[in-house]
Amino acid sequence: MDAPTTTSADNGTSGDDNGGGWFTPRKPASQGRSAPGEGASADDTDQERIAAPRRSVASIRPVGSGTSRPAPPPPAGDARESATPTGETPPSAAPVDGLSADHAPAGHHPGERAQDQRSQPQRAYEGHTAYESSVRREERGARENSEAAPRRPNARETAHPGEALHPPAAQHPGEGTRPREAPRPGEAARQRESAGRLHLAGQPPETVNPHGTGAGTATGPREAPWSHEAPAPHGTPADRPRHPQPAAPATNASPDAILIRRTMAEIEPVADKVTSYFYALLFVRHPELRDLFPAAMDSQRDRLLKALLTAADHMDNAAVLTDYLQNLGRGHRKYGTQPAHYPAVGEALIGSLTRYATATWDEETEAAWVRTYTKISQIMIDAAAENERQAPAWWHAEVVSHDLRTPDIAIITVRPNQPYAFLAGQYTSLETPWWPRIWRHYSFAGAPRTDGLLSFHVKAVPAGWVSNALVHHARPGDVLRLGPPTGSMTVDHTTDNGLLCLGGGTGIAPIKALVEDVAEHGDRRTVEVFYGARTDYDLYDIDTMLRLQQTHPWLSVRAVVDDRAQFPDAVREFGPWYEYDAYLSGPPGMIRSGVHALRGIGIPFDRIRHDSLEELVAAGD
Ligand SMILES: NC(=O)C1=CN([C@@H]2O[C@H](COP(=O)(O)OP(=O)(O)OC[C@H]3O[C@@H](n4cnc5c(N)ncnc54)[C@H](O)[C@@H]3O)[C@@H](O)[C@H]2O)C=CC1
Repeated sequence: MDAPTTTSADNGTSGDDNGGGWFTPRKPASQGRSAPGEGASADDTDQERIAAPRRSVASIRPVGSGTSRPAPPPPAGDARESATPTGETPPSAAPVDGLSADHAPAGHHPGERAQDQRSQPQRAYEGHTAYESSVRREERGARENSEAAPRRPNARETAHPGEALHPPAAQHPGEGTRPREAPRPGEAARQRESAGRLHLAGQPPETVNPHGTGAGTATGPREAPWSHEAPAPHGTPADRPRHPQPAAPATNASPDAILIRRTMAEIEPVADKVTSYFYALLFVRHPELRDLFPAAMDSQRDRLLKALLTAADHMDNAAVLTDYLQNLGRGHRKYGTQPAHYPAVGEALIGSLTRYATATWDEETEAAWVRTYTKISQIMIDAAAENERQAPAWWHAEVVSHDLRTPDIAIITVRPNQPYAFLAGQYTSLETPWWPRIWRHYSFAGAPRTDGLLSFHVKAVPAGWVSNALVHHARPGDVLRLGPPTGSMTVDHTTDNGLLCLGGGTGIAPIKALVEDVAEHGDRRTVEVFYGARTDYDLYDIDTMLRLQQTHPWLSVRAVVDDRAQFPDAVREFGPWYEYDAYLSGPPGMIRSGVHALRGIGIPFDRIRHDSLEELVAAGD
């Protein structure tokens, strides 16, 4: 099996400009072959277009999956989650304008039933705006994270490699006088141990000022983050907009692209209604498809439509788009998506656009959307069919260890039931037995191992269905499902540039994987890791990182304790970084300010890598 990190540009199956008829993609490359247990050979007759999926995702319940234990209660709390590689969006109500169809099937599992019950009263589909653009959601998440951050006085003021860095100056009023909270159980000892090790490095103290100007290191002009670079849905390292920029039409845009962007501009203010109407249409017309989605829809309800709109918006950027859609097509295999489902989705898409883009909708526009959707679906279908020959749609993975590092962070190690190939720095999606069809992204917290085990760092976030189940409910012996690996934040082994790595919070997981990857390649490249956390307590994996530092002379680890969300600025005090490739992993706000900081010290776009929201969408979640 190949890890789907790189994909050929266009496999020649993107469809022609006339489309293949009304959302009728050409037959998949694998037609005539059947996936194990599926017998799925799509023939796009009308009947088959609306045929129920032959394999229900929900029906896959491995023995010993943990479902025998009571499901964890639905997570309570606010909606403080971010749309990030591991971010979870809390399920909530689903509004629909003029339609009242929810075809949520009866739960197959205790957790699912609980979920249904919870969402039942909300199905009036009224007065709720579920759709938020990724930008808005991200900003909200960052803001709320920042507001909710516990404030504790910093413990140290100096920094060594391997030593926690603290912003020395300009504390918030009253901050320095606030008493430190009592350590949580077991933390005091761990903290003492960590602190002791932190001083072992024995380097002369360096004062780090994350708010400083980075004197001596800043070379390039400071640019506004997310400036006018062409958006890239997937695969390119970048300081790029977090959301497609439909408002910036290229002068050489194709006629279809112009029409599509016009529609996009019109529906943007009513995006929530479009989304609701889209799913209502889909489930009213094709109730059999309801089974492919989570019982509580809002956790994922806008993702499919958003992915389609993202793709449509980038139709003129063939290479990037193809990569994005191929990933999306592969990622959808785990949902049980079949070629025959695509026409139904296309019809719902056009139906909702027709209803809400009334000012710009005409025959010509509709034809442009039909052509575009036909291309989109063909690429996804072909990629899924190709992938079917190489890899399962999902893997079962048994939890073999569950290490609760803090009250809300666990390191979970699983054993997949089949070989699972991936690259260090990639991520996957996980589904727990308690919340069927709700998938969340987690990065692999290590390079591939000879024993095939995979580890993940999971932080239980408020209202996080999957993360709370994994941290507070999962036990050894439970069986999860894994989607395919994805993501392009991998080490470029064609260069011997140093690696500058910023890992914030549980974002340290893929950074650790990158370090192990360099170690295994024996490259002896310089690797400089900045490990950011809001408090000392949150440096839950500092011991591991320091052990790696002791083992590898080319590795330097610095902990940066900063509760004011200015962690990336710490790198300005070091360097120079001209000869480094940069890797960023952590909360979206950190990525954004990290890219800004790195651009400010002269690292070009093409040497800055991080997972992006678009990649997440591309992964099919
Ligand atoms: N578990 C995993 O495998 C992975 C997790 N992630 C993401 O990493 C994040 C980890 O969350 P937490 O551990 O709660 O991190 P956190 O919110 O505690 O922040 C970690 C560090 O980032 C800094 N930071 C936070 N927001 C910032 C901003 N707007 N600007 C500058 N610096 C900022 C903080 O000061 C802190 O130093 C989540 O968003 C998760 O989705 C990313 C990749 C992999």
